[in-house]
Amino acid sequence: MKLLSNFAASSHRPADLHLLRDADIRSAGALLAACPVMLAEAGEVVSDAHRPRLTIVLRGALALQTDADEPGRPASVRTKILVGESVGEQSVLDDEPDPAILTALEPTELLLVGADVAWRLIEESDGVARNLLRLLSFRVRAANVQLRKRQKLGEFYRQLSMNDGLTGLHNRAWLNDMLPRLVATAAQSGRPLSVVMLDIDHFKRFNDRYGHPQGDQALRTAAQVLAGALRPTDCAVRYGGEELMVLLPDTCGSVAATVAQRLCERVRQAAVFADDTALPHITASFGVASLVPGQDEQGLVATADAALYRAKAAGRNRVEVDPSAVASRPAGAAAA
Ligand SMILES: Nc1nc2c(ncn2[C@@H]2O[C@H](COP(=O)(O)OP(=O)(O)OP(=O)(O)O)[C@@H](O)[C@H]2O)c(=O)[nH]1
Repeated sequence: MKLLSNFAASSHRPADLHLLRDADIRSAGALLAACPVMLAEAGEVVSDAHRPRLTIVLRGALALQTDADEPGRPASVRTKILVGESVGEQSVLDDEPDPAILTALEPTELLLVGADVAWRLIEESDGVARNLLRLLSFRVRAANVQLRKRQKLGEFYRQLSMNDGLTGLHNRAWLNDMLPRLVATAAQSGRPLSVVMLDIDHFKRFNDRYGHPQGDQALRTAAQVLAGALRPTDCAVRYGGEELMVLLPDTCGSVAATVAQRLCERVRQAAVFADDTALPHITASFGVASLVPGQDEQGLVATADAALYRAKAAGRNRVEVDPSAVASRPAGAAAA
């Protein structure tokens, strides 16, 4: 930056500065008289990373980049500090250098006000103190709005990352997070927990015969059957590929087996449409397991998977129930 003059010798007037609006211009102007007026070239970084100070734009414009901005965001789309506006108030108030990066967007004249002069302005002028409070309150509000937007966006992306794009069911990442918690809750409370694994039968053949997009549609249909047939507390998950899973908290094995039978029936009856053309019905094989004492989530899933494998081996389009599920009974029911 190049020194042009001090404020008193420049052509700029104290009344042009937003910070001095409705303040006692004469005494404030006198305090600013010796402050330097600098010229920054377009693209020049003008922030001072070592000392707190106020930077006031007298001509031109600055781009402000805070540590909350995404790195690499072009200067042209950052917050602009325009003629009469100031930046660095907070750094003066908390006596910390401003981490924000200020870049001149064009040849820009700046008034630099050191922290000592800025404090004298605040102490000697109610108007300056009031303007400063208004400005900070506005910035806090703007920062809160920004924060809320980011929280919403974060929640949106979190949801997105937990759902399968094809079927809309929960995905494996969600399962990896949720299942250990369900297992821990069931183990602690002594309440039952059952899972049903299902796999579409001869799905490779279906894909080969009718095409992959039609296969996708068959998968969506199976997912819709699950989503439409469960209680709000049950959850359907796309476990991977053409394998789906249903989590049934608070559900004993015999009830889970009934649910699986119902789902098997509904998948068999569901009409698969692709581009308004009816495709052949699909079937699926089901494996049911219930949590047994001392078992972890991997053990539970492996047991359901083994039952599913047996359903495939026994001819598909059927439900196999693991003995753990047969033994599992509603909470509170007496053991035989
Ligand atoms: N269209 C479609 N196909 C998928 C998707 N994910 C997995 N598949 C297909 O599912 C098929 C699974 O084939 P296999 O594991 O041999 O099983 P299968 O043909 O269903 O035979 P069984 O399970 O023994 O009845 C493969 O051809 C995969 O490409 C998907 O998202 N969309």
